[in-house]
Amino acid sequence: MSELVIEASGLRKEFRTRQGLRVAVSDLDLAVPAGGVHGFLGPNGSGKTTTIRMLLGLAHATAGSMRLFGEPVPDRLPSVIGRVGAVVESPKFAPHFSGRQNLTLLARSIGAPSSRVDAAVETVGLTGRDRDRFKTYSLGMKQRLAIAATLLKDPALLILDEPTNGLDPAGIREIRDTIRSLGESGVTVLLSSHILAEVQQVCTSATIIGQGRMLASGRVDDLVGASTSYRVAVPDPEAARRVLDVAGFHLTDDLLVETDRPAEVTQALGAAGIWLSELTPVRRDLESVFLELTSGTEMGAEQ
Ligand SMILES: Nc1ncnc2c1ncn2[C@@H]1O[C@H](COP(=O)(O)OP(=O)(O)OP(=O)(O)O)[C@@H](O)[C@H]1O
Repeated sequence: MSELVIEASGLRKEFRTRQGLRVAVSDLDLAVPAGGVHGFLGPNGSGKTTTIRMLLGLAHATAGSMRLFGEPVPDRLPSVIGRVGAVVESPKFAPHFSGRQNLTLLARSIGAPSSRVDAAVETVGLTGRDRDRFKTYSLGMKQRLAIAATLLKDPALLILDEPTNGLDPAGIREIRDTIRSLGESGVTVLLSSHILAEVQQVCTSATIIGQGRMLASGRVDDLVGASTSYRVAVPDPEAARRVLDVAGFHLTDDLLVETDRPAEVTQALGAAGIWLSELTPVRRDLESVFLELTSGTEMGAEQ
């Protein structure tokens, strides 16, 4: 089993509101292995930001335990926070300074060598635009500069909370490419998002939460699962349905058969003189897994 960079167990966060007690995170377990991009996926209000804030010592957990790099947090947070970069809210940059000037100032303030500025600019793909004023940047470029700022201290763990919020498709792609290359460079990235495509395209593993609870976790390939559905194209679906029923299969109204024995579907239909024009495996995507798991979990639970 690989080393875990983030661990949380039985994590809980309650907020007292005028409406009563709001449970934002409830008995949440989280295990993020070292290396690669781990998706932290959940509908709006499911507790992602609250969890991240607790991990970073920005919010106090009501119950549960957390570890970063094996160290208990918040108690030992000071010993590991230097290895963690996070973009949780939009950081403030000086609008009249260039991206590079902003990064240089930041590097000085945290005692990072100026060579890190070049490396960070290159990693996030801002080379060529780094000497332009911040205020002329697109939202995607601003977000990439925010990621570059966190890279100045050469973090081993990068936590990004909804980094593509408010971006257009081109901006989303820019950030996605940046995150992918960071994951490939050996940094562990925790990417919180409610955008399925984002997670499916860049993440190796993911945790899905709903109403503050962990619903599923593992490698994206395992979460999606092997294809067990086949779309059947036949001239007479009703006749095919009857034949398949007798053979112990079920043909849905969408002409799908759920099975791991597609050859037997072909055989049963062929034996009855029904010739398939198509038998297509239908791969479940993360979206369908997500929707199945999180249906009806949009809101934080009021208790
Ligand atoms: N300071 C607070 N006081 C009261 N309730 C809060 C507070 N912060 C968060 N919540 C509630 O906790 C729940 C979880 O919120 P959180 O922001 O963690 O969700 P999220 O998954 O990050 O959502 P989003 O995708 O919309 O950012 C929500 O119901 C939210 O309204």
